[in-house]
Amino acid sequence: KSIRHPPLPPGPPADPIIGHLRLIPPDNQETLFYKWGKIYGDVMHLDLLGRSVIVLNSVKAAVDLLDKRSANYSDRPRFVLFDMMGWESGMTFLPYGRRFQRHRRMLQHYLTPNKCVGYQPIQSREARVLLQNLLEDSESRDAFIRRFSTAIIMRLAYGHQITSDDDPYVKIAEDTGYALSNGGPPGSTPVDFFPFLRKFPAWFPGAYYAGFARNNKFAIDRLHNYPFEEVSAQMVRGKAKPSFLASQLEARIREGNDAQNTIADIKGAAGVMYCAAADTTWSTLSMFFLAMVLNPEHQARAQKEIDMVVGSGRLPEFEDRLSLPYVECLLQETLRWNAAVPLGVPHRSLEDDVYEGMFIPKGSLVIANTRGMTLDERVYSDPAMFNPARFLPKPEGNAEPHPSGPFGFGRRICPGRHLADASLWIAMVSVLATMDITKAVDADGKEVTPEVAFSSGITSHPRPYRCAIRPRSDTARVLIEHSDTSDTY
Ligand code: HEM
Repeated sequence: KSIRHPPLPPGPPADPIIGHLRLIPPDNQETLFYKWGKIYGDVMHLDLLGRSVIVLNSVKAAVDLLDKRSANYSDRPRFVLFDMMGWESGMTFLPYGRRFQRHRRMLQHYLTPNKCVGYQPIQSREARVLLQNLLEDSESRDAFIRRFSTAIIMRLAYGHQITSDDDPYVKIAEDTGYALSNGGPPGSTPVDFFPFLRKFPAWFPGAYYAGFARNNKFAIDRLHNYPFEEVSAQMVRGKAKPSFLASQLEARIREGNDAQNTIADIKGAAGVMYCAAADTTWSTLSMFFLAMVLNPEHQARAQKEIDMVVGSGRLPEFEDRLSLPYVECLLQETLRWNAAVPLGVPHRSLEDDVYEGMFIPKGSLVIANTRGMTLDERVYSDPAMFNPARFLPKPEGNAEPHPSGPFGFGRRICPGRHLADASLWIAMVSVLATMDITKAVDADGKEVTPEVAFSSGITSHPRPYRCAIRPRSDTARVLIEHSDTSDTY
């Protein structure tokens, strides 16, 4: 007998059979979802070849479903393309279940707020290295912030310290970053809908991404195997530095036959930690520099605050954080202004559900539209504008809430968020304390205003842009040159 369900959430008119497929652009889907959200509401339904996609456009809807009903909304869709690339043991793509919970436990234990305090010396050191690098060659900003983001996680994941630009680990980070950010939106490329396309050559219409996955698999294989072999060899020689990988391999030896995590699990967990951290942190820092070039008044205000609290005789330290409320707002505004992961990572529902009178079928792909949430005019005044003061209490600011979407929701919320937050803070505050970020000047002496445009993929990066970065004073220059970059971790 047929069961009558409440209606599906609203959505745009669909074509027969293929549903909304033709309407969904391959790139920057968040922009379209944001526009549609204004027409169809906070919970939207799309039909992609008979598969239900639910787009959540408000924090409330995301919290109500992904947080409060997390038992039902913590699965992931099948990421055919990412599996093809070799990510099948990566936690981000694991279906909800025992294996996922084991992976989650491994990472969460390593990344608790308390443990992250212990990692601060690594972050402070890397921030100083970043300043020295920027002082030497500010044109290579992009490479240096990538190196900052990569160095921290590499140290934690594998105990490896980057010493040169042709370090094989740096190459691995670049190659996997490329594969992740150019592989199209997660779970929604043609291969994800038509798994048979993976067998076709790349020139076959719709099979482009399958070819891309095949061509980039080497990078993910290397990510999993190279550090594992290095760290295993160091362990044999008794020379392994403390790291996530070493601690998991030691636990496996200790647990002997009772060990639950396989080598593939451990390689996958370390690999995903590395990639999820490096690319997102880098992208957010790139947003920060972009925001600073375009908003000199906010830069100046943060610098003034730092000068008052820290002075010019030393670099900022984590202990200063609570005394720097405007820098805090600036960090939050960077996360909000253009979230680095604009559509999060899709969740999937396990059972039929009803929300506010709307039917959400079992197996729906559920997308938290972070971009839509951070640009929500009901929550944020003039949302496209970069304005850190919006978070300050009234009357100074507008008492608007910190963004809650950029790290995702529910049982899938980013396990690296405490680490990321500290990395971003120390990098931003160190740069603001000592450097001025301004528009670059072209060959004709004209200022170049960078375009606010982004790449499309799980993480969205600002398109390459130039800016000028100079020490704020001779004192700042000397401070940077003489800062201690010895390894104290
Ligand atoms: C600014 C930096 C970062 C941003 C914006 C970010 C954002 C996100 C988002 C949006 C998700 C998806 C959450 C969901 O499905 O609801 C996620 C998942 C994840 N993140 Fe992060 N992240 C950042 C840094 C990090 C770092 C530093 C690590 C590791 C040390 C990390 C590890 C992970 C992992 C393993 C997942 C998958 C979780 C799962 O599937 O259960 N991330 N992150």
